Formats: sequence, structure tokens, C-alpha cells
Amino acid sequence: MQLPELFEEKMKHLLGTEYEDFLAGYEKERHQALRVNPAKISAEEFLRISPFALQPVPWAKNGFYYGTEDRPGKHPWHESGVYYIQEPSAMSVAELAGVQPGDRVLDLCAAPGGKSTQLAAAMEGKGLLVSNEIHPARAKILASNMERMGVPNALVTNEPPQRLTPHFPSFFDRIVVDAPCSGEGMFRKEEQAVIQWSQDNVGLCAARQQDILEEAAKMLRPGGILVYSTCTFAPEEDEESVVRFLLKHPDFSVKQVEAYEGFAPGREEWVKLTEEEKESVSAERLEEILASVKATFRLWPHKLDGEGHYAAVLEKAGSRDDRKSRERTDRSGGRKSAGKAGGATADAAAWKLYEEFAADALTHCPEGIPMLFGEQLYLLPCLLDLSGLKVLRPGLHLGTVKKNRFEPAHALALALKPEDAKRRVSYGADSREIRAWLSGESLEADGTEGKGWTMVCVDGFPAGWGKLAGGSLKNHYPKGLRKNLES
Ligand SMILES: C[S@@+](CC[C@H](N)C(=O)[O-])C[C@H]1O[C@@H](n2cnc3c(N)ncnc32)[C@H](O)[C@@H]1O
Repeated sequence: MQLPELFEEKMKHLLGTEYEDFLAGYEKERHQALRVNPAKISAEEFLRISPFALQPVPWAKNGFYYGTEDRPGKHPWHESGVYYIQEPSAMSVAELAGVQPGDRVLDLCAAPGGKSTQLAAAMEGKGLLVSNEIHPARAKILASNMERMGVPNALVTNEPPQRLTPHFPSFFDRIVVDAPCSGEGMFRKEEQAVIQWSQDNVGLCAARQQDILEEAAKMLRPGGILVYSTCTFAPEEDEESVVRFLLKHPDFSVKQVEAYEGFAPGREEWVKLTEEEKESVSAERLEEILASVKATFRLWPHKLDGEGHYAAVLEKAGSRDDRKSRERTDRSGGRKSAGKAGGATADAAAWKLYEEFAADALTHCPEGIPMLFGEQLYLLPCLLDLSGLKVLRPGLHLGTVKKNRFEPAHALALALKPEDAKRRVSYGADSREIRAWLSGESLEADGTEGKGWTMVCVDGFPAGWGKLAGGSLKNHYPKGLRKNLES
């Protein structure tokens, strides 16, 4: 592999005698992994039924390496959100966030959604997850992945971080900043990262990371946890980014968390500060900050089975003192969706249509606060003032209300359990039917009784909606998702 000359020189200088091992790492086979979605199946059960050659990723509860011959992205289970294909080192970040069900969590740089879907899994559908992405096209991919994984309690926004801050001051329990970076750790995976690499870009990324961290700091509640990560080796974007942030934020410190085997400590000696920066705090504080860098993590491809990554867990001083605001925003969070539809006539009419659909097609309804946006009906995880924000998904998309008819959303099918649907048909992953279905074909449904909205499953995992009538199952798999999977 042809690495940028300047990058090689820099790494040689940084790593000294370890450099040859580091270079040899580029010759190692690249490890690929998937993360099982516990909302769909337990890891134990997945291991039992999986056709893939799986080995656990040591640092991720539901993470597994798969074999070089395996193609999980071409398997129909992928379309049902049974797993998410994710680079193994990247799985460390959400684990470090220690998210609990019921937390308020922000993933500030979230697309395509690896960390967000992992955070969502830890939240078990409880609490609020805000997944934000600055780039519009990437934000759409993020929204689609959140739907595929059946996440019911997430808002997907498309904003620069500073536009979110006024809406969420001291609001979140946990924030993940998986920062845009120079991507040195992904050279083996993404050729583009090699082509675009320059030392100037490293500097630009480092400056941008400070801007993003500033906004994150304002949105984190006292006592909250901020996980900062990159997929680069550049100390300017790793240890230095953390140190610069800590110099400006006396209320933050590095939290000691347990390292997994193969995780290496951050390197204090690689931090280069200006005299002005060094003098901005007392000598004791400077020493303390620099020493604390050892409790941040470097994931090196030559030391573990994964690509290059860096992660730091930062804690904001203080304790939760936001009971009042929490009561205000969470007041209706647990309300059954069978409640009122926000009061407005259009909302009430839409809600009635949804209820008629639910009475006919569902045995169980998801919970949340119903809200109509144009023709789209959503269930919100809690009430928030989102005015002025670009919101792609304000919560779980229930469906579309058109000309006095309700059409259930694909997202709803993926967020439900199979037993939540009164009518369902299930095809095997190897069947001709499921491949035809995912490519957009309607199916013969001889022997399937009933009429109306029917959940279509693959091996029992919800995959979308069909409409049953006269022995035929009309395809309502979204046009944008249709694909021909190889058999
Ligand atoms: C490392 S990627 C995130 C990967 C994602 N967390 C995941 O696990 O799938 C960084 C993201 O930050 C976004 N980004 C770029 N510039 C940004 C900025 N100024 N503020 C916030 N996010 C930015 C990029 O578009 C990119 O999607």
C-alpha cells in the first residue's frame, strides 16, 4: 500500500522502534465485523442461527467478526435490521459512553449511524437519542439506517452543531463526538483517505474538532459524559484536541474507564502546546491534564484486530441538577399513544385514521407523543421545541395520512416485534419470495387468510408491509430501498 511520504516520516518519528510493527500492520488482513441488534435478537440466539463464521469482538457486547467468505450485506436479514455492519474498532466508542435506558443522548456527528444505532441499542427504546449530521445527503443515510435498525426513540437532525446548542443547553446525559478527522486510521479501508491526506488538512480537522467540542460542552449537563473519538493517528487531532479542550474547560476531566486488551494508552509526550497555551493554566493543572491523557485510548491495527481509532471519555463536573427541566420535557414521554393527538383538528383526524389501522392490523402499539407534520404522522419520544431546526425524523414514523387514508410507514414495521402485527407472512432468507419481495415484486399469497395491511417478515424478522387482498400480497416495500440481492 502506498502511504503519503510525509505521513510515513511523521509516524516513523513518533513511533521510533515500533514503526516497523506499525508498517507490518498494513499487510495484515482487514477484519470485518457486524453488530447484532438486540432489539431484534439476542447475540446468543444469533450465534445459534447465523450462517456466518462469527468470532466475538472483545470490546463490543454484540459485536462479531465475520469470515472473509461471508457477505452479510447481501443477506435479507440486513434489510430487516438484524445487524449493522461496522468496523470493529469503531464499536469501542459507543460502549465507552456507558449509555443507560432512559438517558438523553446526543450523537453530534452521526452519519452513517454506526455509533447512533449502537447507542440506541443500549437505550432499549427508552429515553431520547438525538442523532445529528451536518451533511444533508449523509443525514438521509443516517435516517434510513436508524429506521432499518428499528430505533423508536430518536430524532434525526441535519444541522451544524452550533445551531443545535440553543435548543439543548446543559441537556444531555451523554454526548458522542465522533469527529470528522483526517482518517489516517482508515487508510487500509478507504483509499480516498490516503489520497486526501495532507498535514494542512490535519490542522484544519484539529481546528474544526475544537469548534465541535465547544458546542458539545454547552449541551452536556453537569455530571454528564462526553466521548470524543477519531479514526486518525494524528496527535494533533487526538491527545492534543483533548488537551486543548481541557485547558479551556476547567469543569471537564478525563474519566478513567477500563481498557480492553489491545487498547493502548494515549501519548502525553506527543502533545505539543504553544507557550501561551501552557501559561493559560497553573503548572499543576497543566501537569494534571497532560498526565490524564494516559487514560485515553489508542486502538492500533498492529496491536488488535481492527483499524486505527482514538477515544477519550470526558466527564463534566457537578451532579444532575435538572430535575425541573427533565420533568418538563419528559412529562409525556411515557404516555400511551392511545392518548390525544396534540389537540389540533388535523392531528386528531390523522390519529383516528391511525387508530383504525392499528385496530385492524396491530396487537400492540408503540408509545410516544403523536404529532402530525404535513401528511406524516410521528410518535415523538418527548416534547421539545425544535422550531427552526432541520429535522429529518422527529421520532418514530407511523405513516402517511392521505385523502382520508392511512398508509403505515416502513419505519413502523421495522420498529415492531413480529407478534405486534395481527397478520403476517414470513419467508425464509433463502426463499425466492423474499428476494422477489425486496426487489419490489408483489407475491401470490395463497393460503394466507384475511385482508388488509400485513407484515412481511424474513425468517420471522419484520421487513416491511404488504397489502393482502384476493390471494395477492401487494408490495409496499419502499421504492428507494428495493434491491436485487444475489442468491
Ligand atoms: C467519523 S464520521 C461519523 C461516523 C459516525 N459516527 C458513525 O459511527 O457512523 C464524522 C461525521 O462528521 C460530519 N461532519 C463534517 N463536518 C462537520 C462539522 N463541522 N460539524 C459536525 N459534523 C461534521 C461528517 O459529515 C461525518 O459524517
